[in-house]
Amino acid sequence: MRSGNAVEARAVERVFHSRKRDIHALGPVDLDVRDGEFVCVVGPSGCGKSTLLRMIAGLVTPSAGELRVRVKDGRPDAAMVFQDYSIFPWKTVLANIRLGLDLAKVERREADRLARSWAAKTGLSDFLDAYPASLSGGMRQRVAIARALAPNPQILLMDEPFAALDAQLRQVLQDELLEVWQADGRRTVVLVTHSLEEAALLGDRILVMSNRPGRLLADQEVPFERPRRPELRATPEFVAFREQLWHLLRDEVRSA
Ligand SMILES: Nc1ncnc2c1ncn2[C@@H]1O[C@H](COP(=O)(O)OP(=O)(O)OP(=O)(O)O)[C@@H](O)[C@H]1O
Repeated sequence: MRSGNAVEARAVERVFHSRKRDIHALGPVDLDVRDGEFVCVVGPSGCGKSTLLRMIAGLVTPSAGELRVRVKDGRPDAAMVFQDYSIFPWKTVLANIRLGLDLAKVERREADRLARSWAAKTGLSDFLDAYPASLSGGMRQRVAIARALAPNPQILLMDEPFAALDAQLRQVLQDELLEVWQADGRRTVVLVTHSLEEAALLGDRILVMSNRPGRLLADQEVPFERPRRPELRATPEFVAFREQLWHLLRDEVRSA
């Protein structure tokens, strides 16, 4: 893998085989994600965005092509945040955040310290002993994000992390992620979203995918300086950029 890259894909494809038919879900895709880069992936429903993310996480293997991902201890050095929280209902907030550290056999006191520190950064300090059932959707997703980040993965993979939240809460969590990520020393992130606004606020680069089988239609640098503030959303430059993205995507979505 070229130095400075966290992910490299060369002619990567994925076909799913079922008894009735084969589904060519993705590719061929060529892609470099650089260390510390925040990349957003947008595209029509079913174009293979989740498949791409799951391949980077090592959960799905490519059918063709070559995919290289930064590894630690023989596994992709990546953690995933899903849309549906995927936290354990029988564990407290603290125990959920500590989970990856426990699995990595981090010593208990250090694991507690790290989990509490990530709870503080994600606004969960007052809820350490609560169980997920007593939390709002936004709080649960904060737990999922803290849990993913606590073991300090080089790459954070997010699959429509805010899609289940209402519009206002979604905006709040986007703002929080922007702040946490910018304060965190620029971890590599690949985020799949249907929201062009989310992609334009958070991303350094936006990959626009075609209808299935998903290929890269455009690879768009985001022209806004860092650190960014949530107020960026209201500027004419931001609105114009979002519109430009929509033009890239519109025909694909229409014909999907
Ligand atoms: N395990 C699987 N077995 C069979 N088909 C699958 C499997 N996973 C995904 N697919 C199919 O591959 C295609 C791409 O799916 P994927 O979930 O990657 O798309 P997506 O772009 O993330 O969709 P959405 O935006 O709706 O979440 C879809 O047609 C889907 O039905």
